Amino acid sequence: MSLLHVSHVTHGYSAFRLFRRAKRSNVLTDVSLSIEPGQCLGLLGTSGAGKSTLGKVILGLEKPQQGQVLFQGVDLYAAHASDRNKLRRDLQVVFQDCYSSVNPRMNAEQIIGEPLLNYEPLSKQEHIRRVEELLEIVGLHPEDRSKYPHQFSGGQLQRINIARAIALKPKMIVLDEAVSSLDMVTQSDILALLCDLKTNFGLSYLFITHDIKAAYHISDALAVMEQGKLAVYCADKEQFMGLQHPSVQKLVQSMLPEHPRLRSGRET
Ligand SMILES: Nc1ncnc2c1ncn2[C@@H]1O[C@H](COP(=O)(O)OP(=O)(O)OP(=O)(O)O)[C@@H](O)[C@H]1O
Repeated sequence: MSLLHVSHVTHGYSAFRLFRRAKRSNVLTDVSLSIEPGQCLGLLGTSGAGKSTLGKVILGLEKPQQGQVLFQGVDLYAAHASDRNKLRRDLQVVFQDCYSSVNPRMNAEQIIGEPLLNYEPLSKQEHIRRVEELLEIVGLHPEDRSKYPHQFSGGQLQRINIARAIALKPKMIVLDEAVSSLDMVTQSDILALLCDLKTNFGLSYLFITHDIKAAYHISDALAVMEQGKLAVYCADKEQFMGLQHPSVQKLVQSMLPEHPRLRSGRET
């Protein structure tokens, strides 16, 4: 059984029109895909293709007009509130904007510990130990727990967001442009961390991005969305690179070295 199965999802947002009936235009049309345990699906596509909307539908934040989202075999939108609550702890998210994802008045311990307080109340000592352990897992220091968001760099703060996302040992994380706002070096460090977490904890990811290089690095399977439809899906990222589909060709072209000398293969 797939960990996540999205089946024929169609969705649109209401457009408010004065003196007329609200009209919905489709942002997602008949989208179906699956993610297996321990698998990362890289979801590519141009701006406005519907990637984040699909992410929200999968997270249970945007009820689709049509179709189903099965997580661990349970229909996310038909499940009883208590079952949905249980599913939520197994399904976490990390967004692009690491600063707006945290409350600036909370310190790292409060940010990372928040899901623990909600789902896994521990003694004060155990709570602190768990937060310190999570900080170490994401490559920060235990003593960082008393620091506030403004005292961290963007990359460090994204590590805090990742620590919060893994606090409840979820099965899957939706990474919505999670490395896109970071510089190249920090991006590659965070990608390496995400790869390690995936291996060590058997995590599955939906990795939403514009960046084929980042998607290729972390993903097992790759897909491309175009105007709300899943235009390409390939379970093997190596095969994906050889596909003749125009969107794939464009993405592959964008991976070529930018310097003309490197592009022509001449190193002189
Ligand atoms: N809350 C909303 N209300 C109305 N329209 C929305 C809303 N959120 C997104 N849209 C519209 O839905 C379409 C798809 O947006 P979405 O953010 O899902 O695309 P995307 O592929 O993630 O784009 P990007 O890569 O730029 O984030 C866009 O036309 C967008 O304007």
